This record gives sequence, structure tokens and C-alpha cells, in this order.
Amino acid sequence: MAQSSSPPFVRIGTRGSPLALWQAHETQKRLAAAHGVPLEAIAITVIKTSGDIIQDRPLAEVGGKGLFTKEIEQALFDGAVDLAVHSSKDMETNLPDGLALVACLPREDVRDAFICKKAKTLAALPAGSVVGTASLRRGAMVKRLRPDIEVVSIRGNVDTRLRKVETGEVDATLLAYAGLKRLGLADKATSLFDVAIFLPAVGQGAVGIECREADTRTRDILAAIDDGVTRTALTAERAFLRALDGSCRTPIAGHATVAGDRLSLRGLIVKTDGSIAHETARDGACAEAEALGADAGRELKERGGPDFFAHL
Ligand SMILES: NCc1[nH]cc(CCC(=O)O)c1CC(=O)O
Repeated sequence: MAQSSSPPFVRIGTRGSPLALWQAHETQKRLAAAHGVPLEAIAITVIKTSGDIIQDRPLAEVGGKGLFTKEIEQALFDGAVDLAVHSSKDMETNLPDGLALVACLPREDVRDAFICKKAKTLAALPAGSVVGTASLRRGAMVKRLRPDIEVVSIRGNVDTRLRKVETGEVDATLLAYAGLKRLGLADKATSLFDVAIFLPAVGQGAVGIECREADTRTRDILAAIDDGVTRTALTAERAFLRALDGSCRTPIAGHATVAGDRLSLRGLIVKTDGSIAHETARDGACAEAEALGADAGRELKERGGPDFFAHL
């Protein structure tokens, strides 16, 4: 039945994958609670991105992670939505001029999960086993830890990847534990990698919210749900990535933690074949998050040299 409704309080743009929808609904819930408005007052618009459409080729080949955000960012520019909710891991290193990452939801567990029916851990997997992953970082780290294991590229959403293990198409895969938890699939994780040996991707487990930089109304609305600790960690991690010029094509890992007003960051670059890795760390004041991250990134860029990622 047609119903005259007042304009929405604010409008969210999101991809349509199950994980993206979870993130959009979580943002909607938090905004509704923080501002005392009904859920229905916060519109959710699902936007199909090129990344959702091109499913058959590895992401690094078809143009990287901008593919998952471009159409949503266009909707922001067009004024069709006010804010975009992303897995911050999938956000481009350099956002388009006029857009900004202004808020974060509290971070989920950052660890990578090992999913396998044949062994409890990567270390216990028989030589010659096949690990499927879409992530260059995970592939390179698997090679580094287990050069005797074959890494193949698989794409698709979380369900698709789990099915490939289930059907035996691959012996194991690695997924963000955060995504599994959010989808109610935590029990699919066979084991979890300690961050000390398997450093997560920049932004892993953190939901990032983007809006038009000059849109002070939306920025004020988002400030009410922003998790400052997560945003500080993300600031350091993303500055690290930016200094390295990281895209989906480069196996880079980075993870920051915050305790009080102090921040610790670890960063790593690794060759796709796992043969060489360089790692660094920074500790400092949260207020220096950006500078600490950038400094760590510059160090690794220098240590890696100009050809570190060149063979890709
Ligand atoms: N690239 C896909 C993607 N983007 C965010 C997550 C997981 C959730 C998160 O890290 O916040 C995933 C799936 C995965 O890496 O397993």
C-alpha cells in the first residue's frame, strides 16, 4: 500500500554481498540507537559494483580493490546516498578527492582463519596440498611458511570459498575470522592464526564509513557512532599502506593496536612466492598515528627496493 513517508534521516549505500549487508545493517542499528530514530528512517541502498559483476578473474588482474567501491563512491558524488559502509580492507588506499573515511565501527577479531577438513593447522597440512585464496598476502604468507604447498587463486564470496573446501576443490582456504563471525559462520574456522606469525591485512576486521568530505551534517551524524580506537589504528595502517603505494596487487600486511594513548604498529611486505619478506614495527603516541604509519611504510619501501613488487 502506498504510504506517504517523510524523507529518510540519512541514506546508506552498500554492496549487496551478505557481509556488506551485515555491515550496513549494523551501521543502521547503531545510527538509529545513537540518534533516537526508527530503523526505517535510515535507508539502505544496495549498489552493484564491477567487483561484484566480474567474478571470474583474480582481483589483482582486473584492477584491484577500487572495483568494489567505485560505483558506491559515484552514488556519494551524485548525492544518491549520504554515506557508504565498507570493509575498510577493501577501500582504496587513496580515496577520490572530495570523499573521506570519517568513522569506524568497533573492530572485530583481526585474525585470519584456517579452514580445512584434512588438518587442524597450516603446519599440519601434508606437503603438496592445495590452498586456495584470492588474497596475494595470504598466498605469499602461505608460501613463506610452507613452500611445499601449492597456492591457487580462488574468488567469490565467503560461502563460495567455504564450499570449495567442502567439495575438495582445494584442501584449505584462509578467510578473515571477522567475516566468518559476522556471518554466523565462526564454527567454520578450523583454527586461527596468531597475528605474530600471520599478520593481517591493513583494515582487516574494521568497518569503515565514507562520506562527502564537505557534508558536515552526515559527518556529525557519524561522529556519534565512531569508534576512535579503531579509527586511530586504521589511520596508522592506511598511512603505512599509502607510503608503500599498496594496492590489491601487492602482498602487504599491517596491523596496529592501541593501548591508552599509545599505538603499536607492525608492518610486513612479502614477495608473492614467499621467498623474501621485510618486517618492521613502530611504537608511539596515538596522536602520531599517521606519521608512524607513513614512516614504517617508507622504511619497508626502501628496504624492499624498487623491484620488490615488480615481477607481478
Ligand atoms: N576481500 C573480501 C573481504 N573483505 C572483508 C572481509 C572480511 C571482513 C573484514 O576483514 O572486515 C573479506 C573476506 C575475507 O577476507 O575473508
